[in-house]
Amino acid sequence: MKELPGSARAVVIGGGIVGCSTAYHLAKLGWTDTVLLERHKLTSGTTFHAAGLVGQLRTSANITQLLGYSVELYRSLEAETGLATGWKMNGGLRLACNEERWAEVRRQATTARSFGLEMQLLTPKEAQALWPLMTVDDLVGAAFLPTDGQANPTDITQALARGATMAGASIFEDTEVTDLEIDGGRIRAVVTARGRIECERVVVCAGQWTRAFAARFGVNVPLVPMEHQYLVTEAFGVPSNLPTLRDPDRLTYYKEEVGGLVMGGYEPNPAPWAVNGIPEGFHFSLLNPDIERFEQIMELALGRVPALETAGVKQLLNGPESFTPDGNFILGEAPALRNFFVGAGFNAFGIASGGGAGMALAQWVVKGEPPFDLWPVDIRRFGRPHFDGDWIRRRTVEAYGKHYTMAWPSEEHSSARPFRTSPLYERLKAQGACFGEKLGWERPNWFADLKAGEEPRDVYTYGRPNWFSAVAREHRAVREAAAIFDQTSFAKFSLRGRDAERALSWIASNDAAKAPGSVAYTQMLNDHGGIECDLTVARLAEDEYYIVTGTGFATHDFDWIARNIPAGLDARLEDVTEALSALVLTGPASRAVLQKVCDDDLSNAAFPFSTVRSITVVGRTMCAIRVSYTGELGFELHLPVADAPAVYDALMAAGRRDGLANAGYRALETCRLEKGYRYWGVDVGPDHTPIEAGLGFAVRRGGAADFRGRAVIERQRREGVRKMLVCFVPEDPAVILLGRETIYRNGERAGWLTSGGFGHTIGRPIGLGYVRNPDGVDRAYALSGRYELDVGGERVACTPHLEPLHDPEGKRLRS
Ligand SMILES: NCCCC(=O)O
Repeated sequence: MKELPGSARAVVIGGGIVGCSTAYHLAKLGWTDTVLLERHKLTSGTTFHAAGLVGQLRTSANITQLLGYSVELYRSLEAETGLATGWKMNGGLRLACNEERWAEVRRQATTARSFGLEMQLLTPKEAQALWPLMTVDDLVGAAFLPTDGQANPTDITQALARGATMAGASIFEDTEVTDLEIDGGRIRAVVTARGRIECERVVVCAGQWTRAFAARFGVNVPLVPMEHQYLVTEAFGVPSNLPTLRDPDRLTYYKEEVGGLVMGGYEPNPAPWAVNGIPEGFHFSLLNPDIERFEQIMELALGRVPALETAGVKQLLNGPESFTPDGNFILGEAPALRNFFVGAGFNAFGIASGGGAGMALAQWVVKGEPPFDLWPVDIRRFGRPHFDGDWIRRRTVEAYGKHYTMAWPSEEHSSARPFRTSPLYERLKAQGACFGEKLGWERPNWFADLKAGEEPRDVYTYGRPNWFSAVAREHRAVREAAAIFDQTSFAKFSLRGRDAERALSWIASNDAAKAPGSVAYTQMLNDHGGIECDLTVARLAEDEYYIVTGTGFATHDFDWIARNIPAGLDARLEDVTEALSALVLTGPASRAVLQKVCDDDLSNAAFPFSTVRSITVVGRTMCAIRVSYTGELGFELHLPVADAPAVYDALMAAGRRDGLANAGYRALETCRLEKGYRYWGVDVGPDHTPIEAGLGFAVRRGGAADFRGRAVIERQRREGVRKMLVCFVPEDPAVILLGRETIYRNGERAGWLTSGGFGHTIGRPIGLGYVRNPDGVDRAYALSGRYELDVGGERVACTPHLEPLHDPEGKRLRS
């Protein structure tokens, strides 16, 4: 047996498709002293029983790009390595059996076009011509993506392993990692039964074993092994060029295999497996088939493919696969442990994602950052609920059961709720709040008028939703009177220390060095000028800042700030989210309402826009920040959780005559779209600079103090940009924008919408999206030309705007 090396630059743990792909890409990037350790044999965990469909389209452009990379890699891997991969680019069909599904599929075809994939919409007969084994009586239509395909999971993994060794990596089977040596919060060595390997970085791609392994070192990887079953038939003359088929209304998928079919599905009553731990020795192992559970899938399949009735059954396979609470996989460096990288939780997409995920993970390991923004799969998207085993299991069961169900606009999860509540939860519920959930927090999305008989319940549709008029009502209250938003879930950090100002002046691109009492809206940039964080920084004292960011960014932003505090500075970051509530009082009457219950001078002179004050409301002292995400005069009140009910009650009583209303996150969204306020993770992120995003006003000019990303910003200011965020307003108020609609400029594809919604003050739909042009985009270019949006296959005329649609001069905000 080959001897283990005493040291390596990177050690990959796990010899499934993701581990082999990561080792392959590490070696290709020049890290030839990469070692892959597999405790049994390559593919013996989950890969060997994967079904092997390779679809590409996702709701994120970058994840779609990642899967597109897999396709490109798989096309050439056999020629490169000399090993067969079973790769076939036969295309992928997706069926729609009702009008709502057809609306979803048409929107998916638009999304595909936005992301550069030519998805074709077919009639039932055209679909049947591609897939003659199916009945089409119940079909409304289908979509076909010619570049989708399928691979043999074991063969493609062996080919990646061969490619990795050809490029210089070493692979060791039958080598179990027993421990990691960690010193000063960093990995020093991997310990195995056959010796130890000193290394700089560890990449854990151990499939469903990743959670337990990572937990030993304080790293949380929220995944759940779920039983997944599919049937393999004997050969019955199925043509080898058959596309893969997804029939989501019947919860099933199909692919051709040696002249027969593979057919599997996602039942609504799935079963988590190995709740108390994966048994020892579980490799090249399967579970006993659960025939009763599979019967529901079989029945649905027989309605589509009658030939299954008589086809011989080779095997009903039940294999556990790793699923995650949000259906996305998990990549990146663990926030809890430096140099510990994770690639796990691939849900149903291990083979489709393996090529691209390995590429991205390898780049992350080598360069310290992913090749592009991977927020939807970033390990830092998790937070407190993801540490709770029961929460993870319940939410993952829901996600599994929804794998093929309709993906509705604005759909919320229903499981494992409520988990975290604001102190106002019961009060808001009693007043008709319809709650959504983020990072475990219950948050009011909108308020039903209970007296008028409205029910606080979302009824999902691709048309106008049932909450539309309620949101319009709340929006009007914001614009014409005052509204109160419970934003307790917002993430809040305290940064203290002698050098807090110096730290922030490096990390934040806006000026955070102003006197105590000032507030800065700022981005935090990476070395490419990309926006890693977009948040508010309030200076409470010479040596103390209070930082407020979005609910979902708690782990990510904390990690970014903490890592970027220059070594040796006295600046300590603390997450104070749980201790504080945040009530946002906004609207033209908000000052008058607040002044009724507060003796402090709230006038514009004493308390101007973008400042922070300590004020007292009904005897409770709090931090008030004059900012607003609605574009109206507003006060963010940050106060101890225990004080929130009394303050809320006092404000509601004081505002009764002023028209003060409760408002929820969906009204906030309509208000911010009218103001063109950007949303991190949606409109802005690591792939966009503030100059491209129209946020140049928030970035320091000149000055001696350097900040991260400055060189790129200064270059873009001099030389211009190739994309620019533009606001689009369709002429037709009935158009429904959801995001991802394709932008056409003078008939040419120019980008896609990052956000879509409706502005109740302007009475029109609103979209935000980047207009791209390799030769450069400036204001004149962005505002000229004839613009259209592709909305579910229909071209809709629209006008471009670079200024906010509501109060472009910001007078109301500063009033
Ligand atoms: N592992 C099954 C894949 C199903 C799908 O791609 O939809």
